[in-house]
Amino acid sequence: MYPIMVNLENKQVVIIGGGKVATQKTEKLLQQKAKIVVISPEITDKLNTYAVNGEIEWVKRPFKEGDTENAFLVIAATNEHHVNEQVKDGCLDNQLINVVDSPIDSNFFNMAYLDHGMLKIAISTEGASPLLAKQIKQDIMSFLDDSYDDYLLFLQKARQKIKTNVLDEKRKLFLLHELLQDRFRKNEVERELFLENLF
Ligand SMILES: C[C@@]1(CC(=O)O)C2=NC(=C\c3[nH]c(c(CCC(=O)O)c3CC(=O)O)Cc3[nH]c(c(CC(=O)O)c3CCC(=O)O)/C=C3\N/C(=C\2)[C@@H](CCC(=O)O)[C@]3(C)CC(=O)O)/[C@H]1CCC(=O)O
Ligand SMILES: NC(=O)c1ccc[n+]([C@@H]2O[C@H](COP(=O)([O-])OP(=O)(O)OC[C@H]3O[C@@H](n4cnc5c(N)ncnc54)[C@H](O)[C@@H]3O)[C@@H](O)[C@H]2O)c1
Repeated sequence: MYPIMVNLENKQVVIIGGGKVATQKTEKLLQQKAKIVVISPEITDKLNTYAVNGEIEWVKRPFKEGDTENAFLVIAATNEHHVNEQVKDGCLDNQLINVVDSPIDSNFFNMAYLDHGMLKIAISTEGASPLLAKQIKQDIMSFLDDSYDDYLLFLQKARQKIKTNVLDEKRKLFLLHELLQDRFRKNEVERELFLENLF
């Protein structure tokens, strides 16, 4: 399995089923600004609120063939295994499909992840133990703090400046490594001084 970051903004995501798992997946996908369609005869109160607010589209009926035709990404999340299999069988090879009760029928898994501004840390156990993925996420969370958010903005800015202005490759690499010193993460004044004195 090959981990990548996917931009889901305005991409159509079709979720079949509207229970607890569908709700959990929807919450995370909404943060990615995906266009979510939930197809299910019944949905949770939370999903209903999203539908009423126009944040998702709810198609109130059971799954039928052709429902996933225009989807970029599909999640089969009913509590009926045979329905989830039908959903998977209706997908094309080039569609992303996650079957929540059958890893072997999925061509991608969701990962436990931390999101600190531009810093993303994702963990996968390839389905062996979602709980271990969650525990490792919590362990990492305990030593990460908000300082990384501003620090990464600084790193991005400094790196662009160095890339455009420093032609000597050795000096460029030296400066890029310099930026990783902890004092820059912890201290805004150090960051400003570095940028001011760069050229
Ligand atoms: C990332 C996250 C969800 C997300 O955000 O999407 C996620 N599972 C999470 C939590 C979680 N899931 C389950 C429990 C209860 C404890 C337990 O059963 O162990 C808990 C714990 C909890 O909820 O606290 C039950 C469960 N999960 C799957 C099955 C089916 C099966 O194993 O066959 C069953 C059994 C259903 C049953 O038996 O009834 C399958 C998958 N779950 C995955 C992802 C993929 C592999 C991830 C990996 O291994 O790294 C994969 C393969 C497919 C997928 O869903 O993509 C989230 C991470 C935590 C976080 O982020 O905090
Ligand atoms: N992958 C994961 O992270 C994970 C985690 C926990 C559980 N699971 C598994 O996910 C499955 C769903 O669990 P849940 O707790 O959300 O179940 P649930 O009972 O809360 O919800 C099931 C939903 O499916 C809908 N549904 C049933 N038949 C349908 C059909 N023909 N067409 C469309 N929708 C239909 C129901 O209306 C309901 O909204 C279970 O098999 C469970 O074992 C997966």
